[in-house]
Amino acid sequence: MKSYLAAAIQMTSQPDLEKNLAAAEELIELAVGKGAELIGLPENFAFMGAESDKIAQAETIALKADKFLRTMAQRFQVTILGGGFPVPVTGIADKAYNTAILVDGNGAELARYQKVHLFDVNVPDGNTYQESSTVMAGIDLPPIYGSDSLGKIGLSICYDVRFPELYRYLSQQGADVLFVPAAFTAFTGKDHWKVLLQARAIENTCYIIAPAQTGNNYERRYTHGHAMIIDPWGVVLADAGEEAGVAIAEINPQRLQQVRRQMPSLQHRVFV
Ligand SMILES: O=C(O)CNC(=O)[C@H](CS)NC(=O)CCC(=O)C(=O)O
Repeated sequence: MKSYLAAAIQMTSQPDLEKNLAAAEELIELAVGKGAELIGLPENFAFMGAESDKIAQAETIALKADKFLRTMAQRFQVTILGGGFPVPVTGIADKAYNTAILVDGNGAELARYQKVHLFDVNVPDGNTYQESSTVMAGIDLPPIYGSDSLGKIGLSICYDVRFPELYRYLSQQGADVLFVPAAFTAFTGKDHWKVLLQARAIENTCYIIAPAQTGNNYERRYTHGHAMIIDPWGVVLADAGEEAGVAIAEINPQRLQQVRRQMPSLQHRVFV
């Protein structure tokens, strides 16, 4: 593993696939221009809209998002995480997996994860989320991809961040970098987003790369923003604020080893 720059992209995706992919392309180009070699796109990067619209277009979104990620990774010779897009479930007409894929500079898929924890929550601001109405929950633990140059990369999506056991599993498998692509609600995000991400970084002594949705995506859906990169000590290295853009920071294996020497908590685990 070498030192390199990673980017967490922040977008305001809308119910418009082509527009979102064009916006994502611009931001990937921006991140590449700044030297990023590992780039994450947020949950719902390709489409963010009403559940019924999403499921109606799922087949097209799945095909185009997949092709887009491979094309971008190849064109810019970088590794890209597509942080979550619907992939229809074979044989079940109205359900899709909320899927994240990691692709390399050859356009090859390195890892795939289907979101396990679904956001079925009545948020106290009056919005009701019932992700399970259109999404089939994944049943497998997330994958870790071991890259010689970029380190061991673990995947997760959004609401997963509230379930520390998933990240404990990833760190036990040797993960160095944890992806948490998200579309956190503005209401929960203001109090929970940064705290949860820092906790996952600190307790697992891993880097966190957290791409995000921000602003008014559609109708009354507002997302929190603050795409960020956090180091294994819990320090926020970069924060994209509330506008579309990128958070860029160095992923440094020396720093990782230093923190793991200074705080060897992973070696002191008793229960899990
Ligand atoms: O908002 C939308 O329209 C789209 N959102 C999403 O696709 C997903 C599933 S509904 N959002 C989350 O998981 C938010 C989690 C969260 O915000 C928390 O854990 O507090």
